[in-house]
Amino acid sequence: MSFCDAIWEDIAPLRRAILAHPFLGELADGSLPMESFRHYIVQDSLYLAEYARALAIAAAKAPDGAGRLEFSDGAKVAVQVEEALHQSFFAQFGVSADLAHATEPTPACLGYTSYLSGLAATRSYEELIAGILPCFWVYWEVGCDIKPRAASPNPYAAWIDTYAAPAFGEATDRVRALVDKAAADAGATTRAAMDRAFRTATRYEWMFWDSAYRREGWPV
Ligand SMILES: Cc1ncc(CO)c(N)n1
Repeated sequence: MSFCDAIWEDIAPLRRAILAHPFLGELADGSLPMESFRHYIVQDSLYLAEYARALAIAAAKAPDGAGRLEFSDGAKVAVQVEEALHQSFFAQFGVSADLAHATEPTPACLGYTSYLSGLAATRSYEELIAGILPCFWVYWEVGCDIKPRAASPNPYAAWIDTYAAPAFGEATDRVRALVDKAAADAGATTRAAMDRAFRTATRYEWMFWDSAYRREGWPV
């Protein structure tokens, strides 16, 4: 079994918790309150800006051309998606440029992005890309899970289609192959650190949706 297949199996309970989260159930049937989606999408644009930085650092750290190409391309796409969110979803859901600029990251968003920045700053390439992978893989699984049960029409159809798109699945496969290669070349200590980074980032994925569902802000 490949390293990625094994860690994917290990986090099966986390994945089940994600797929069962009411944010995603309501997004699929179209009943998710617009205010919750607005909260999510503004936070996601803040997230993607920071995620792009983590990808760019992964590109800089990559030991081979395949990694440099994949992560620099990923950094570019994350910035493009962030801009597309501004243009399409922000317009559709009535998020003004002023609101987007004035919004601070929530604890869940800042926790996730700071965690990835920390991996990028002080940890190995192997650990960093293991922390980067759930962003791809979890969304691909969510997209594929939701698409067949999504109501039609659905105000969130464009979001669902983005993450159920074959191109997103292909990008996930390529990043997975890079993580498998890094794990195959690494020792047991590094592999254990990769396992932890993958699990931690997946937990933050759950927290990100949960935080939007509860429209969480800072307690003080
Ligand atoms: C929080 C989060 N994780 C993953 C993705 C997928 O790109 C996203 N847009 N946002």
